Amino acid sequence: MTTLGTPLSPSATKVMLLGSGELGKEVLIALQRLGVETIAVDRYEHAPGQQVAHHARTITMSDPAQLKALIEAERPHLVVPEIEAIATPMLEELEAAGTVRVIPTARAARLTMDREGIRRLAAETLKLPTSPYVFCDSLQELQAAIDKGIGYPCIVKPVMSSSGKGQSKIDGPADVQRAWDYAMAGGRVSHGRVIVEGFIDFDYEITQLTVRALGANGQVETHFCDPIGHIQVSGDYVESWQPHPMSPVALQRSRDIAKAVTDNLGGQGIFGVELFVKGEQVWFSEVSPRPHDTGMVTMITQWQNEFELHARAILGLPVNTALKSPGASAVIYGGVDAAGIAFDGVDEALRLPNTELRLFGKPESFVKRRMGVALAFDADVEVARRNAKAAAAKVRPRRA
Ligand SMILES: Nc1ncnc2c1ncn2[C@@H]1O[C@H](COP(=O)(O)OP(=O)(O)OP(=O)(O)O)[C@@H](O)[C@H]1O
Ligand SMILES: NCC(=O)N[C@@H]1O[C@H](COP(=O)([O-])[O-])[C@@H](O)[C@H]1O
Ligand SMILES: [Mg+2]
Repeated sequence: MTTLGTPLSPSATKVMLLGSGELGKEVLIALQRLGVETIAVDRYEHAPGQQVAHHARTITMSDPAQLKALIEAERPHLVVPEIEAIATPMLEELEAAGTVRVIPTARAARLTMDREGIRRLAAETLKLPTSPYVFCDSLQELQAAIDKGIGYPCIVKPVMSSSGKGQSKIDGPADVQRAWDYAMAGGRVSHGRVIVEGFIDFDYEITQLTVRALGANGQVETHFCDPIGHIQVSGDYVESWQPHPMSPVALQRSRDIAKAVTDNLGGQGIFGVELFVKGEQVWFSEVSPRPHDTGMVTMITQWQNEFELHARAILGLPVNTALKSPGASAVIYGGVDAAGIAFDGVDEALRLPNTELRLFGKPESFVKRRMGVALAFDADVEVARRNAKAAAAKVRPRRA
């Protein structure tokens, strides 16, 4: 049985988000709607989620001492990682000591914190199909890995990074040094290690949102959302849509892979399983044990969006992953390096049929920082894609 309390009272059910960007902000809103007391943590002040939570805390989440002190001071019932770059071994310690429950589990947070833990689990332990890969600690090792089997083209990524930061494609020997230097500059936490992956020439890629939630009998059940198609530019998502049409075999293989990975990671919550598909072949790429950026489309396509599904699943509540309407999302980048920017054209964007906007409220804009997203629904997913992209293009960020 799940019992929820009253926020800001001794009965409160308290949840702490570690990371409070655009994804955390929506999880916090979903939790608020259930009367949960929320604590939004991030590395900088006025992060999007901090603007909607009961409490805002700013710490270096990769510092184990700061993380421990904060969790012990706040004593949340649940700790919900929202980014990778967290001192996850400390979360494991606190979970083992019974101080806190980590979503989905502290082990899942640690394994997905960098690319090595999750890739070795998927490819070597679970024997799932992935791109060929080698981990390298120097330019020399990178060149040797390419020469000895990975070949060209290939992709280099810092082991700890997300949203494509530090990621680049190598087409031939002339690109190797540049890719190494770019990876060294782009990791989220300074770390001299990269993964080099053979390039998969996929037809399309999807995110298979997978929810582990309690059924009426108290056992964890796995639920799948409709597949989300997306387009990435420089390793960062720019457009997504749902549902993405798939052959029955490719869909079944995708779900089998998603089930295998999420069963192993365990716990309760939503996972974004990233897959590459060519014909009926499916490769596992990576998994977020939390809502996924491409899944922002579910804010317009599902009865319960991915953030509500996460909130419900972690609280032990039932979920419904049904589609409400096909739809699409398109990213709005900052376009300028400036603080406190203004957005022109919001009215023009919202005049396009069946559109909505989310402006995240990030205090500072960078040229390639995601500042908002346009959403559109339509019975025809291609129409929704056109309208979402058109709406995103109408929003013009500028220096205020
Ligand atoms: N081995 C590969 N072959 C072909 N394309 C790839 C490969 N690895 C990555 N990509 C492309 O780059 C994108 C980003 O890669 P990946 O998901 O590993 O990066 P990320 O930084 O973790 O991104 P995010 O945090 O947004 O999920 C993929 O969605 C895919 O489009
Ligand atoms: N692909 C992972 C992802 O999309 N994560 C989302 O981006 C935020 C960081 O944004 P920032 O870099 O602009 O601060 C994170 O807090 C999370 O919401
Ligand atoms: Mg990814």
